[in-house]
Amino acid sequence: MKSAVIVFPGSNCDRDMAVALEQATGAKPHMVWHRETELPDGIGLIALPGGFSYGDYLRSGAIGANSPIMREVKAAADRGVAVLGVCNGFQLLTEAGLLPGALLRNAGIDFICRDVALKVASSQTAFTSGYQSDETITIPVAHHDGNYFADNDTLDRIEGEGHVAFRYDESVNGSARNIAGIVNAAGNVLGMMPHPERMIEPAHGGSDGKRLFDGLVQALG
Ligand SMILES: NC(=O)CC[C@H](N)C(=O)O
Repeated sequence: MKSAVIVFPGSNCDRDMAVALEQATGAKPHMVWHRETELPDGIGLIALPGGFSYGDYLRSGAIGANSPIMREVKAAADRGVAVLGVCNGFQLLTEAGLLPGALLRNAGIDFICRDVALKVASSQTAFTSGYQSDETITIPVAHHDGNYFADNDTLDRIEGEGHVAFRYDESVNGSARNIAGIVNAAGNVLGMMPHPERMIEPAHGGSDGKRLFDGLVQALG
């Protein structure tokens, strides 16, 4: 499968994401600079990587969400192409309106960088098909703006419709209902603050992240 990683000024997880995608898909992803106005033909999976696009100025992801390539990312998402946003990628997706809610400053203000235990809230998405529902997995986080916020009606809706993909096992950053990752209504866009691409080989301390990429590629066929 052909995949693409969108690279913004300040992305710093783009190469890790590329390694994870190459392992899972068997082909190097296309690295697409954010100022491009077209995606390569036939892309089946788009990744928005972690980092500090535009130095997190204004709000994390707010400026990058208006980069030219994001028009194409939105159009691709509307056509059903899978879009995976990790950390700053999740922030970009909420700022771009592809996912509901917002990522606020962590409740404790500090930057948090450590492994966290996550509950797989639903294995009924392409992104979580490599897991069992309610399974606990370990994936690292590294962020200062990971505190997921949405109004109560939105939270009730995304929970009720099974769009919460991952929850923190304990309060990590103040996120509403411990939400760590969500999918859109169509199920083809996932945003998550933890970094699966940082848990794909024994040297990382585990492979729970690899299971996301392998499950996703299998589900997409
Ligand atoms: N690792 C990351 O993607 C960092 C995300 C973001 N800029 C934050 O610190 O909240």
